[in-house]
Amino acid sequence: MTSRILTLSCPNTAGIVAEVAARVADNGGNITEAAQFDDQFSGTFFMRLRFDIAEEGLGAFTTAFAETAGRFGMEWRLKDAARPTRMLLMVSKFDHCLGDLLYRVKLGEMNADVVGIIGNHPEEVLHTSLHKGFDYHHLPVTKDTKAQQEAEVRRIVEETDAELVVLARYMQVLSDEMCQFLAGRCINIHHSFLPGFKGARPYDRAHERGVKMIGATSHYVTADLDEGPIIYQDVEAVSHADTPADLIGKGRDIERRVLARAVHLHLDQRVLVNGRKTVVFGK
Ligand SMILES: Nc1nc2c(c(=O)[nH]1)N[C@@H](CN(C=O)c1ccc(C(=O)N[C@@H](CCC(=O)O)C(=O)O)cc1)CN2
Repeated sequence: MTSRILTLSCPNTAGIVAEVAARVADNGGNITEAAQFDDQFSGTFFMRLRFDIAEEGLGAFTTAFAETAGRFGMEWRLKDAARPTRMLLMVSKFDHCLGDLLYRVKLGEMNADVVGIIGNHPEEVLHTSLHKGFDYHHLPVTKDTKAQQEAEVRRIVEETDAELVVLARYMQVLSDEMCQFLAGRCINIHHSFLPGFKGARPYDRAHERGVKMIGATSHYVTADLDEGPIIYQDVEAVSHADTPADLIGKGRDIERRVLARAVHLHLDQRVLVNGRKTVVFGK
């Protein structure tokens, strides 16, 4: 037996769930988890299905399902639940999120293989040693060298066949072309509770504003800075006595857990993009 995760979206209409379930049952499959959402505003239907099926039934299922998908105008994806996703990590100077993700991968918490790490600073700036053993690509960048640097990033993504790129506090704005190339497979951690405090230095501005809660936001990266579809957010209470340094310290914990949760949801095929938003079939 093998376990597969099917995700799909299509214009909403009657009978979708019944047809999808029938294709699984027709080919000896057993549904182990199912969730769906009908977006009344966009008229789009979203579904995530996990099912077990015999290897020998998979081909017939895929052929039959392709016909069903065509009739409903579906966008769909079928992923082997056991196959690790090829993940490339990017970092600048602050490595708390990088270290946290690498630790979770080493613990087997993340169904991912790290195929490389790209940093725009030398690896010596990193505090963690968890990156040892992985290919670290030091790709410095300035406003004048961004095109060449991004061409190198793209080469590494293609050479490593990376399926997911994680900006683990990578503090450079990606070009429109790079965002297009990585559309739907690049996740960022922003160190504020978006849409508040977009851009750089959010903690200083939060301190200046006197907020009582700070947060972090993980989202898919788009050309519009900090505007990508949000995957996961979290917050924590702060006080008048917290200095900007205190906020940065408390923020590190929130950033770590928010990025890890967002990456975990993506790796488990639980996040579907719905225009400028997401549908998250959480567990
Ligand atoms: N196209 C996008 N690129 C990136 C995004 C994004 O949403 N879309 N998120 C950022 C991360 N980030 C906030 O979360 C962020 C990073 C960097 C900057 C910024 O202004 N950087 C300056 C350079 C700063 C430096 O050299 O230290 C710049 O690039 O000119 C703002 C927000 C990752 N990329």
